[in-house]
This record gives sequence, C-alpha cells and structure tokens, in this order.
Amino acid sequence: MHDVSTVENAVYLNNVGYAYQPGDWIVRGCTACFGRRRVAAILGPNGRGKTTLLKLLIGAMKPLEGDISSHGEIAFVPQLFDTAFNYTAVEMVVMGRAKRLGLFSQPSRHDLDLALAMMDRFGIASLANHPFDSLSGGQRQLVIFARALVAEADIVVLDEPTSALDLQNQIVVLRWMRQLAETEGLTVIFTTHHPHHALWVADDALLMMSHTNQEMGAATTMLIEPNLTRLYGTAMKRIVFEHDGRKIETLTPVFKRES
Ligand SMILES: Nc1ncnc2c1ncn2[C@@H]1O[C@H](COP(=O)(O)OP(=O)(O)OP(=O)(O)O)[C@@H](O)[C@H]1O
Repeated sequence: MHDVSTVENAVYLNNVGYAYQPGDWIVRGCTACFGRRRVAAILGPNGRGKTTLLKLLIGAMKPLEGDISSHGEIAFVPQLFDTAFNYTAVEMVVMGRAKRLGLFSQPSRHDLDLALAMMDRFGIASLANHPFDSLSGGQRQLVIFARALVAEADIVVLDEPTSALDLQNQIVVLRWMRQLAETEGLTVIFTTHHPHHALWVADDALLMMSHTNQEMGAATTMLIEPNLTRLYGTAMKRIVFEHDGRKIETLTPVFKRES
C-alpha cells in the first residue's frame, strides 16, 4: 500500500468487515487507502466481494466492522442500469446534475449543454432523444459515464466499467479514467476482470485474495504473474512488446485449446 503519510487520501478503509448473513463474512479485515489524483483497480474472482466493497465505499451500506472515511463527493457508475421510467438518454445524463440543482429547480440551458457535450465526448450525442431503455447495454454504459461526469464529483467509483463495451469504447473509457485523475485531479476507483486494463490505467491495485485477505500496492508491483495466478487460480502471463517505439505491458490468461 502506498505510504499513508505522503499521499492525500480521498477514501480510507480501516479494518472493514461486512456480512449479508451473520458470520458469513464477504469482506473482513480490509484496510485500504485511495489517494487523490490516483486511479485504483479492485480485482478478484466472481463472488469475492468487489461490488460489496464498492457499496460500502460509496456509503450505500454501512460496514459491520471497522470504518470508512471519505473526503469529497462521490459519483457512482453501477454495473447494470435499468430505469422504472421512460427517460430519454439526455434526461438520464442531466440527472447527474441533481446535486447541483436547487430543490424543485429545472435544469438550466447550461446543464443541458453540459450533458450534450459529455454525450458528444463519448460519441453518443446522436442518441440524446432516444429512450434510455431502448439503448444497447454498451450505449447505456456510456450514458451512465456521461451522467457521472456531469456530476462534477471529486471521487468516481465504477463497477466493471468496460464490461459491456466494444474494444474501441473500452479504450475511450480507460483513457477518460486516466485523464480524470491526471488532469482533473479526481480519485478514480474501479473494479475489473481485466488485469491488463488495471495495468494500463491504475496507479494502485487491490487484490481480493480471499474474503479475509486483501492486498494493496502499486499496480506494477501487484499485477505480476504469481499474484494473479494465486488470485484467479489459473496461470497468467505478463507480456512486454514494442509498439510505435514504446514499451507496452499486458497480461493474459494462459489458454491452450485441447484439440
Ligand atoms: N444483497 C445480497 N444479499 C445476500 N448476499 C449477497 C447480496 N449481494 C451479494 N451477495 C453475496 O455476496 C457475495 C459477493 O458478491 P459481490 O457482488 O460483492 O461479488 P463480486 O466480487 O462483485 O462478484 P462478480 O465478479 O461476480 O460481480 C456473493 O456470494 C453474493 O452472492
């Protein structure tokens, strides 16, 4: 874990524990710090407790043990999103401004322009007036990113942000996450099943080795073959290659066809 004394923390988890059923701990003994201007990735197999940890982190659930302190407003980008009402895509994005609007206030021209500009940034401005529920999973995910951005929060928390996106849009969103931290000074925290995404954009990585053992440190030192093989129970390989004169590192599971 990075040195608590030198990094300004946006979110700090101190010995956090949570169980949905008494005694059946999903997360226990979790201590982690998420620094300002940094991107952190949370990795672990299905059912290990990543989403549970995010819900604790954003304050949607209270820890049964330990405590969490956060400094700044949080915008959350959930994994799946359905609406009960038939909002258009742009209305969904404008909702991100809710905290900036007064009670019962209508969004201003500025709010609407901001929403459309964000949609444009993600290449979905042409979908502005489409019903949100008629959009594809990936298009919805992009709408929800735009909504998180217009909120102008200090901390952005994303649950598997690239899960529904094609390869080009994965890069768009990963680049955007990096930019938020580097140029806008935000704290970005995301869960992922793609260790190479974490290696590309994260400063820090939290590996959920078991429900009671979480290990955090610099992404480049955490995302190494033995750690990931231990995490997923399947062999992983780190590959380094040159592209356009630059050294690129990526991670992939080792998969061999039987036939
Ligand atoms: N509301 C709930 N009530 C009871 N158990 C729950 C609830 N939500 C999650 N769980 C359980 O907690 C465990 C962790 O779930 P969680 O969604 O946090 O895992 P995850 O690491 O995000 O998984 P995935 O990678 O599959 O999305 C799972 O066993 C799940 O069944």
